[in-house]
Parts: sequence; C-alpha cells; structure tokens
Amino acid sequence: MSTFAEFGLESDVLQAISEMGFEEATPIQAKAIPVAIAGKDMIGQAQTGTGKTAAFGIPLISKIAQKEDRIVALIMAPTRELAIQVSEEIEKLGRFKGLRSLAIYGGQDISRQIRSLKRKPQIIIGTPGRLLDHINRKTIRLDDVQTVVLDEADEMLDMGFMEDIQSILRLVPEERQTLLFSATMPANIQKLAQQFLREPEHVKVESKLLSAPLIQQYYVEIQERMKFDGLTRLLDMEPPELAIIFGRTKRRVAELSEALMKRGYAADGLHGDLSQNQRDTVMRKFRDGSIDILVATDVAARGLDVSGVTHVINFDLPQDPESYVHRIGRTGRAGKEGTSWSFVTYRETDHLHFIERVTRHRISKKVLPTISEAMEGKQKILAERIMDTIRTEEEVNPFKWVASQLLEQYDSVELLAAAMKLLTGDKKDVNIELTPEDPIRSKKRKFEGGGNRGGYGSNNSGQRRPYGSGQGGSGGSWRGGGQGRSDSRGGSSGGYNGGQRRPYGGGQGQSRSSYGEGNRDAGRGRPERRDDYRGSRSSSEDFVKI
Ligand SMILES: Nc1ncnc2c1ncn2[C@@H]1O[C@H](COP(=O)(O)OP(=O)(O)OP(=O)(O)O)[C@@H](O)[C@H]1O
Ligand SMILES: [Mg+2]
Repeated sequence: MSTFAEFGLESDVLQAISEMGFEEATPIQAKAIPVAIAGKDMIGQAQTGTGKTAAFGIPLISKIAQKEDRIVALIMAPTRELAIQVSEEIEKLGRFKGLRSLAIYGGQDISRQIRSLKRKPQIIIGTPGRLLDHINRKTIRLDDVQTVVLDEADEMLDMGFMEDIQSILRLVPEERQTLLFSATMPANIQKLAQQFLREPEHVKVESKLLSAPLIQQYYVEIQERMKFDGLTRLLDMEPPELAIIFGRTKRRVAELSEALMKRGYAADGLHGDLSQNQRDTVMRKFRDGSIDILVATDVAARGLDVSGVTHVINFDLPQDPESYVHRIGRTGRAGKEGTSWSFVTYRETDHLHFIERVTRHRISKKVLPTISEAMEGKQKILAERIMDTIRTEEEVNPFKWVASQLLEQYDSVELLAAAMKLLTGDKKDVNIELTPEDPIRSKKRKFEGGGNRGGYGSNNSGQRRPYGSGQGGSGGSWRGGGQGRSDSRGGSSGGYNGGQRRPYGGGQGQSRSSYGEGNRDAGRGRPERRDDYRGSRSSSEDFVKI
C-alpha cells in the first residue's frame, strides 16, 4: 500500500491527486511511478481499470517545469474518445501546476486545433493519424519533446498505426523518456520497443488470482431472434446504473440503439460511421447520465473509463478473447463491482468455451428472467422510486389537490396502478425488427495451434514461467471513488485485488490495413473491427488482461 506522498511528489501534484479522490496508489501506480520518475524507459502492463493513465500521467506532470512554453510531452492513444479522456485526466493532474494540455484527433476541425496550439500547450495527447498531419503541416514540432507515452500500444498497431507511430517517434529527439503501455506483448510490440525504447524496465502487475474478482461474468444461451426480447427483460429485471451494450457491426449498433429508444429506454449508439460531433454528444450524454445505455461497437472496448458503468452486455459475442476482456473491463473499475452478460447462440457455445479457456475464467450460465419476473422487477423498482418521491414533501405537495380530487372518483389501487403504468414509460407494443447477425465461428484451431498455452505465461525476455508465480501484485487495498470524485453512482465496493495477467495462447493475425482512429468502415453490415483476423500470432508473448 503506498500513499502518493511517498513518491516525493511536489505539493501541486499531490493536491491535484487528492482532489481527484485518489487516496492510495493502485498496484501499477505503486510500481510504475518510481520507475518513471527515475527517468527510465518503461513497458507497463496491468489489468483493466486499475489506473494506468495516472501511472504515466503523474510522473509526466511532475517532470514538466511550470514556465515551459514548448511541447515537451507527447501521448499517443488509439481512438478519439480515448485521446479526449486521457487529456481530461492529464488536465486534472496538472491543474494546480497550471500546465496546458491539448487533445488532437481526427474528425475535429483542424484550423480550430491550430488555433488551440497557439496557446502553447506543453502536453499533446493525440491519435497518430492526426498528429502526423499536424507534423507535416509544421503546426506541431517535436524537437523539444522529452517524454513520449504510447497508451494501448497493441491496439494502435492492430489498427494499422505502426508506420505512423514509427514516423512520429523518429522525429522525437533520441534523448527522451519513452513509456509504453500495452495489454499484450506480441512480436510487433516487442519490435517497436526494441527500436524505440532504451533498456526499458518491464513493469507488470500480476496476481495469483485466476479470476477478475470484481466482475461477475454470466452468459445466457439464446436464439438470435430472441436477443432483443431477452435484453429488455434483463434491463427491466436488473436495471443498470449505466450499461454498455456491445454489438458486432455498425448496422447492429444503429438498429439496436434505435430499437431501445423506441421502447422507451434512455439509450444511444456509438460507432465509427457517426460524425465526430455526434460521437462527442453521445459520450457526453452517457457521462452526464442523460442516457444510461450506450450501445457500441468495439470502438468503445478499449480504455474508456466512465464511472457508474455497472453492466456490460455482449449482445453479440466478440470475435476474440482479448476483445472480450477489454469489453467487460469497462465495468468493475477502480475498485468497484460490475456485472457482465454475454448472449450466446447455440452455434457459438464452442466459441464461448474458447474464450473461457483463453481468459482462464469460467463464465457462469444463467437463465433469462421470465416475462413476469422482469415485470415484477420493474415494478419493484418503480415502487421504490415512488416511495423515495413521497419523502420529498415539497415536490409532492403541488400534486396533492388533483390527487384528492381523483380519489373521490376512483378506487385508490386503480389510480395508483394507472399512474405506475404511465411511469414505466413502457412501449412494449412497438414492433422491433433487427437484422440477424451470423453466428461467430470459433477460431480455436487457429488460435490454439502451436502457441504457448496451458498454464504458462512468458515475460518479455522470452523466458517462460509458470502462470501465477509472478512477483508481487496480490495488491494492497485501494478504494476507488473516494470523496471528491465527481460520481456518486454505483456502490463503491471492497478493496482492490491486485492486477493479474494470464497467458493468452495464440492470437489474432496482424494483416490489418490502416484505418483511422476507430473509424474504418468495413461496410455497414460487417464488423467494425477485430473480426477480420486471418492468421494467428505465433508468439507466445501474448497476454490478455483480466
Ligand atoms: N489511485 C487511485 N485511486 C482511486 N481511483 C483511481 C486511482 N487511480 C486511478 N483511479 C481511477 O480509476 C479509473 C480507471 O483508471 P484508468 O482509466 O487509468 O484505468 P486503465 O488501467 O487505464 O484501464 P484500461 O486498461 O481499461 O485502459 C479512473 O476513473 C481513475 O480516475
Ligand atoms: Mg487506459
């Protein structure tokens, strides 16, 4: 257990950390911050939702002099949403130091970005494509950059950013510090690290625990055409604080979000066919709670951190286990609990078991609530809401006169039942038709063929060691969402159980054409990403985060 004061941070930074509600460092922060402060290059790996952003953000902020007026730090991230989110966290960490940071990403008006660059930010957070654009226009110069961070490096390479990243890194002075965060360590990441990092320290958080303790993982067997009905039953029975529902294709996401809205749910969709403005609006609505269901393609699977996400639902199973782990990792973050549900059609059960084997986690089978159970659940919640409202006398008072008039004419039970019917916002009679998706065929032979699997993980130098025997990391306890955090949603749960990592026996291919910032269009009916893997990574260095 480490407090942030132990790192010898300056008071401005400590104040920012405390205002963010962080009391103790998470295991990855405890390990990474001293290494990064010492100026070393680093490769960082830890499970989802364990504070990797601050693990690189805190040392980065500490290093920059207040009066600096050149770009001295560069952070690269795979998607626009992630660039924005990381820049917000950096902004918060640097607030009392008065540092300036700027997010640079595609889809946003470039001249506006150029105007913002005139404010002389010291830290740039960007997606590789748009960054390169600015570099070519000479609106961004990297000559003074002293720190580079690659967040979600494996994802950036999977998205086809290898060349862009290489070009950018070649333009940064060699005398610099490079921090690379990656969920997996496939051969291309190792190559990148060899090329651009100097004697990096490998900072990993592992745990002997085989399961992700804070995420309850369930699956239900369901026919393709019953999925929508099943989803609404689940949502009614167990209403989420906030939920992310993953669909396989842009078309699926568009249809599903529309269908949910038609049925009266506060939902919206996020996928790569939307304009940047639309994407921003959807994310803002989800973050401020004006919608509580985000339907998304894998564009939202990586890195996104929205507090209060209690449920992740895989309406369609993801193609690869790695994606599964990232998707469900949108809940159960920062020491809070979460639940994931996966819909599995009969022909996909093999694929589910494959995901279980690779992630080494049993996913419990559940049956969907019946219609009457769902209805009962919904009504119970409604009754609770009504009773809560009764307690706020001033708000109820203006309705009392009409209420007593109505009671003179009608039976009280009938009246209340009618009011409840209205309150449910139910539109069950609206007919919904979704275009069916093909089942995912398990690629287990390709994945499992020849790879290292079954109880062995490897470290970066290629030595094998028995799974779970790694150093440290069973983790102290840190509680997420301390006071002062902006969210009060979702019960803050017990202590944090150190990160863990598990072997990933095989992997997906790498022959990906380049596409920009989660926006590649593979055709509306085709999966947005991660579905077109053909080959298999032969490397045994692949790990998946749990
Ligand atoms: N020391 C801490 N104490 C409490 N909360 C923290 C701490 N550090 C980070 N957090 C919060 O934990 C949440 C998850 O952090 P972050 O997004 O950095 O995770 P991550 O490890 O990058 O996850 P992913 O692998 O999904 O990208 C954020 O809301 C962040 O503010
Ligand atoms: Mg992250």
